[in-house]
Amino acid sequence: MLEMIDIDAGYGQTSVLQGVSIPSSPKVVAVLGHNGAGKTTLLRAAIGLIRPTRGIVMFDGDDVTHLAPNRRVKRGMAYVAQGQQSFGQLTTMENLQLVADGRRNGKEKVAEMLERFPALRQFATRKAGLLSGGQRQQLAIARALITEPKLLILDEPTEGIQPTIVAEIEATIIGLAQDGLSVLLVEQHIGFALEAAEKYVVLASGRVTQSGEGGTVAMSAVHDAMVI
Ligand SMILES: Nc1ncnc2c1ncn2[C@@H]1O[C@H](COP(=O)(O)OP(=O)(O)OP(=O)(O)O)[C@@H](O)[C@H]1O
Repeated sequence: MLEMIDIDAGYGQTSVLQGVSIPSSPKVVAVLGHNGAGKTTLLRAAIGLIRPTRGIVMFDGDDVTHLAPNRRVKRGMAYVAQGQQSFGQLTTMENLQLVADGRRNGKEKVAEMLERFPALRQFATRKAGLLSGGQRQQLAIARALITEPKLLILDEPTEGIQPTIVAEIEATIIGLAQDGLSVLLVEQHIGFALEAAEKYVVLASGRVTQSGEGGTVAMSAVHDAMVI
C-alpha cells in the first residue's frame, strides 16, 4: 500500500518534515503528534498536494513521488482534508451525486453510501451546510469512498465533533479497515488511534520520535514521544 521513505517537505523556504518515514500496512496506520508537528503536511505530501524535497512516496508498489494528486486519486488514493469539506449550499444527496456523476457504477455507490451511513440517508435532502459536524464528516468520508479508493487518507476526522458522535466515526473507520480498506489516519484521540491502528508513528517538530505496532504500546509512552 502506501509507504513514505525519508521524506523532507515544507513550504517554500520553510522546512517542516525531516527524514519522515511511514511504514506500509494493508490496514490502519495512525500518525500522532501535537498541533504543528507536521501531520497535515505529511498527508499533503502523501496525496501530492506538496512535493517533497527529498524522499520517496510508494503506492501499490509504484513510485508516485512525482505524480499529481488527480493521478494518485485515479490509482486509488483518497484524501479527506481537515474540516469536513463539502458544498454547504448543496444537499447531502447532491454532494454525493457530484462525485458519482460520470462514474460507471456511480448510482450504486451513492446507494451503498446511504446504506452505510444512516444519518446521510435521513438527511439526504438537507443542505450540507446545515448538517452537524459529525454528519458532515460522514458525508466527506462517503464522498471519498464513492471514488472506490484502496487507501483513505483522513486528517483528524473526529476534530470538533461532539463526543457521542466521535464513537460513530471511530466505528466507521474500524469497519472500513475490516472491509479491506487501508487507512492513513491523523487523529487527536490517541486511545482510539492506537486501538484502530496496526502501526503508528509519532511526529514531533517534523521528525519521527517513535513508531511501532498499535495496540501494544502504552499511551504514556506515546505522550512522551510527542514532546521533544
Ligand atoms: N501553507 C503553509 N505555509 C507555511 N507554513 C505552513 C503552512 N501550513 C503549515 N505550515 C507550518 O508547518 C508546520 C506544520 O503544520 P501542520 O499543519 O502540518 O501540522 P499539524 O501537525 O497538522 O498541526 P495541526 O494539528 O494544528 O493541524 C507548522 O509550523 C505550520 O505553521
